[in-house]
This record gives sequence, structure tokens and C-alpha cells, in this order.
Amino acid sequence: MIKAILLDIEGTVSPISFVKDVMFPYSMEKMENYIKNNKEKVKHILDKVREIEGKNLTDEEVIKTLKRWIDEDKKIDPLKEIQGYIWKEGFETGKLKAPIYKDAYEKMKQWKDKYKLYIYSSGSVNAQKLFFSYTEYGNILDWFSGHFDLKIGSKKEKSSYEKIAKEIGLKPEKILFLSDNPDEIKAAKEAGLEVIKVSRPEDVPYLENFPYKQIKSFEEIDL
Ligand SMILES: CSCCC(=O)C(=O)COP(=O)(O)O
Ligand SMILES: [Mg+2]
Repeated sequence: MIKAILLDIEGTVSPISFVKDVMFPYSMEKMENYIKNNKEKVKHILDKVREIEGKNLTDEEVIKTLKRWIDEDKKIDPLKEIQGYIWKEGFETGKLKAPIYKDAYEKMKQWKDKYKLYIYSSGSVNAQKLFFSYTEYGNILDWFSGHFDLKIGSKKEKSSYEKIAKEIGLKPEKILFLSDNPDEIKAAKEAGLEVIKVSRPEDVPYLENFPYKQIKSFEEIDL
């Protein structure tokens, strides 16, 4: 019997187009000024970029690297941390408002009183909290019992899901994980979680011969 539901954001509860065409360009446009105006706050992030690149990069080169990572959709912790800081201003001033798929909104609304809901996204925990505080349906942040990001590990690694189950305090088989990404689904399944792949026609292809349950809308989920 499922006790908790762990949800991905992009492509699962919210359209990929919002993240790729609205949030990413927003962070791209503001990156340079944000770094120049917040030198102390972002110093550890710039150092991390230098460590990852293995080079003695100037600040200008670090900015270029971060922008290239946005273009390449890198799911990498220092990029996700700084994007979270930049998006804060966007959400708080109303320039960004998170769309939630209606079917996902309705199901999560039902589930929240019966199951514990958690988020696991590449977006930083700060960014996730902003996202659910400023949705088109209003503030739904208190529906969630906890948030996980890349600090716990890659979403494509079995060990990340084992750690999440430990932190939640449930056996893996009591947790249902929903994501649009087949590699994430496989890693979660290897860790023993129940899984459902979300393949929304507007986001990702429906995979033929995928070995686990696959849905096009949350309406198909009957727990
Ligand atoms: C908190 S919304 C921004 C999400 C994000 O930055 C991202 O890369 C989406 O990844 P996900 O793991 O939610 O598919
Ligand atoms: Mg996703």
C-alpha cells in the first residue's frame, strides 16, 4: 500500500515549455547582472563552477559557462542554485507564475489528505518552494511534506532514491515516483520504488515497449 508520492516537476506536474521557454531564458537574461551585484552571495557557486571545469576561469568565463549550461539544459547543482536565486525576484514580483496541469492539480489536491507528497526536481529546493508558492492556482506549497534536489544526488542514480526513502522514513515500495524521464523512472524502480512514467503528448513521446506503467494524464491514476 502506497504511503507517499514523490513527484518530478518539469514534464510531470508542469509543462516543459514553461521551464524551457520562460524560466530558463529569464535566468539567462539576468545571470550576468545578478552575479555582478551579488558577489559575496554567489562566490561559492562560482568556485564550484571552476572546480567542475577544472580551470582557472575569470568571472566573465564563469558567467559564459553558466549560460552555456542553461543552453545545454545541464542538471548541475551550481547552475540550479544560482537559477533559484534569480527566479526569486521573478516569482516575488509576479513576472513568473507557475502553470500546473489541471489533472495534476486536481489529483494532488485529493492525494494530499491521504498520502504524504514530496517533490524531487533538478530545480533547487529554494526554486521548488517559490514555484509552488506562486502557481496559477495560488500558493499550494503546504501540500508538500518535503523537497529534494540534486544535493541528494542525480535523478538518474538508484542511490538517490534509496537516500530519499531513508529521509522520508518509508520502505521504498511504499513510495510512488512520477516522472516524465525514463532514466529517472528506471533508477527509482531499481531502488525499489513504485513508478509511473508520465508521457504527456505536449511534452515527451509515449514510449513503445516501456517496461513500466505509463500515463498521459494524472486522471489515469487510480491508487
Ligand atoms: C523548480 S522549477 C525548475 C526546474 C528546473 O530547473 C529543471 O531543470 C527541471 O527539472 P525536473 O527535474 O523538474 O524535470
Ligand atoms: Mg521532469
